[in-house]
Amino acid sequence: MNIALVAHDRKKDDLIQFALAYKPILAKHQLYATGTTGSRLVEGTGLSVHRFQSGPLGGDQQIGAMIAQNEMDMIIFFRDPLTAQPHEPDVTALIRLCDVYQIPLATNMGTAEVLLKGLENGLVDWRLLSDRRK
Ligand SMILES: O=C(CO)COP(=O)(O)O
Repeated sequence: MNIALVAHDRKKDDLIQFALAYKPILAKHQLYATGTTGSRLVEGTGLSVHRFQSGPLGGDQQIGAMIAQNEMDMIIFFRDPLTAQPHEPDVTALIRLCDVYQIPLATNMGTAEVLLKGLENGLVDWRLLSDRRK
């Protein structure tokens, strides 16, 4: 599965802790991230992560493009609900595309745990059906 991991600045430490805790599951999948999140993940967990542009420079949109091409299977996006983001429209667009294409999306750690446990138990295998993926 292709999984995107994204965190706003004040949530990045949480995402690193989360990724360390779930490293055995995450390591079995292809991981993608926005730029700064990706750098932090690589140095903090040792996971292999494909890095896009930083979020404010278009990284959220690059992940959205993968969703639109049916190439992204899950998004874990630790948003900061208490800080205004200069690229809020991009964040909204990414979340919107998850809803357009029925892509599992977690915007906080509680939901992210449920998603990864579900992933491990085959609950996201429908994504691998041939008409769902290129
Ligand atoms: O802003 C972000 C998502 O909207 C995250 O971008 P960075 O990972 O580059 O900090």
